[in-house]
Amino acid sequence: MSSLTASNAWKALQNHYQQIQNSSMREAFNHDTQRHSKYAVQLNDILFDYSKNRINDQTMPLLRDLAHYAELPAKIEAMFTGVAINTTEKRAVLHTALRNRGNQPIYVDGQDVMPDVNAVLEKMRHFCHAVRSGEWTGYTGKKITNVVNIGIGGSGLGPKMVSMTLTPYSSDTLKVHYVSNVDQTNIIEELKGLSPETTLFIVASKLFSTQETMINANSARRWFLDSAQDTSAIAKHFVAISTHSENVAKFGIDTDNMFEFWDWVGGRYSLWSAVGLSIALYIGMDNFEELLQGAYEADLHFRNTPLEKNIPVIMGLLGVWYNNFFDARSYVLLPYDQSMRYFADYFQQGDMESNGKSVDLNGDKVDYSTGQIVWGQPGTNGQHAFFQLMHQGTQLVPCDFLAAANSHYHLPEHHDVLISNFLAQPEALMRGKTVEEVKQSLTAEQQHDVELVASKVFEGNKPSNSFLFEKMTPKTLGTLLAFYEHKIFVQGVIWNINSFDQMGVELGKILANAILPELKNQDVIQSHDCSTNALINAYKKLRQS
Ligand SMILES: O=P(O)(O)OC[C@H]1O[C@H](O)[C@H](O)[C@@H](O)[C@@H]1O
Repeated sequence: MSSLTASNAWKALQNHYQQIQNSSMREAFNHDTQRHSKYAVQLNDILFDYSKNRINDQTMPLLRDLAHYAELPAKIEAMFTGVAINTTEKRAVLHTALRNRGNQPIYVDGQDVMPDVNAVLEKMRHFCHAVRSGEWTGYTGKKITNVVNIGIGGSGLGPKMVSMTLTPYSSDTLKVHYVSNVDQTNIIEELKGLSPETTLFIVASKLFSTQETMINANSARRWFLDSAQDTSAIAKHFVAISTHSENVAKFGIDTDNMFEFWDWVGGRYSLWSAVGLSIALYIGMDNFEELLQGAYEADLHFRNTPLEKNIPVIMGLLGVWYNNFFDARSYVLLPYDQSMRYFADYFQQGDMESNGKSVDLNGDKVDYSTGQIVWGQPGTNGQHAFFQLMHQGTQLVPCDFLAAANSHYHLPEHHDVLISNFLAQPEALMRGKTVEEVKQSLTAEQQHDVELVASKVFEGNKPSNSFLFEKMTPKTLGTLLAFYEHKIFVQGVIWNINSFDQMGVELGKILANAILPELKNQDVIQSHDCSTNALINAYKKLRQS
């Protein structure tokens, strides 16, 4: 038994779970009209309401005991101060330094990282100004009109999600495109209609060796040179974002056109670094810095607020509560905002790559469940797709609802309807609908149809958090993203795992590299298990060239 599950704090939560597992949130709300104010926290314009959770007055203190058992406050401090908490890779974890708008020194190996952080921000500012103003031109003297970010995982998902969310802040004359998949469909479709004369490629890769990114970057270069016919023109159309200048030079991008970041920035936490260049080009550097400011304010909140009012801590502890005591295996992110359509995709990497681990910091196999499965899509679309399971299925799926009180656009009717749904769904999930309530809405004959009545009952008691904010601004987005990042960290600390490596992505890559040469010839392959052999041989038969 691990020391976590043997701890008094864990056992106290198990006992508490036994006591309250069947208690009803609907009744709790009926008895306590102060429940919302008891379980809500506000930061700036963001209201976080966690009152629709399966908790009572004892739950959060018991969860906080667990946080103290795991030494959460000290671990938060260790992260912010540059301790090498990525223990397998022996690295600091300092995405917070990238948005340290207070500019206090932060030391890694005795050296303050802030001058380098600020220098790259300055370089980004100059570059964005040059490109957006038209000062920076393509090889035929034309202004850049399209930016194509080539990068995968942390070097693609974050910039894409943020850019799409903040489209209302974008320039009318500069479009951004994202290419990540090695499936050629991605790059071919994104390049359709673009002109090499006015297209700028950003090749973003922490190590600049990721297979998908390098293949896409090579195809982009060929597409460009087919028109430009002159390798000296590459300098005006290709920039690199990386920690690895040697690999950038090897690829053929002038390191003057390289924006640097550092190994203490995890890929999935890198949108705040130069990896955010496509965002800054799209929405302007001032708005990019507003995004950083929002995250900085969340960082200050996370670092300095007592656990009981600390939004990411509460989010993380509730996640542990459902994952480890209610056996909830997933949670769903439901932004009622079409612009946030990649939010769940982004945190799939953020959460599942961080906390999908089964050994603890001592190298021992854990005897409790860790990373949760994250999924979701914007409301109201999800309501007409998967909400059925959330309301009446057998799985408990905790939900996060997010919405802005104001849209950037002004069509009549839409926004109140959107928000009425954002408000109604958590209410329905919490309240449910009893047999008596069902019968009231049926005819006398229908009331005797046992199956019909049963099918219309909603058990309710389904937990959710709600975030309501004034408007989706760069700053608000920055704050929300940092909340979720820190939530992931909190859970990793409780589970005693390293949230900052990702060894699990390696094996498949190695095996793919072994298979690739086997696809290059006509030989019948027999070197794998019979299933893999058969699939390889079937592919070789089916492919047309
Ligand atoms: O930025 P890169 O070095 O190209 O890495 C891109 C991505 O690939 C890896 O396989 C990791 O799973 C991700 O964490 C990373 O974000």
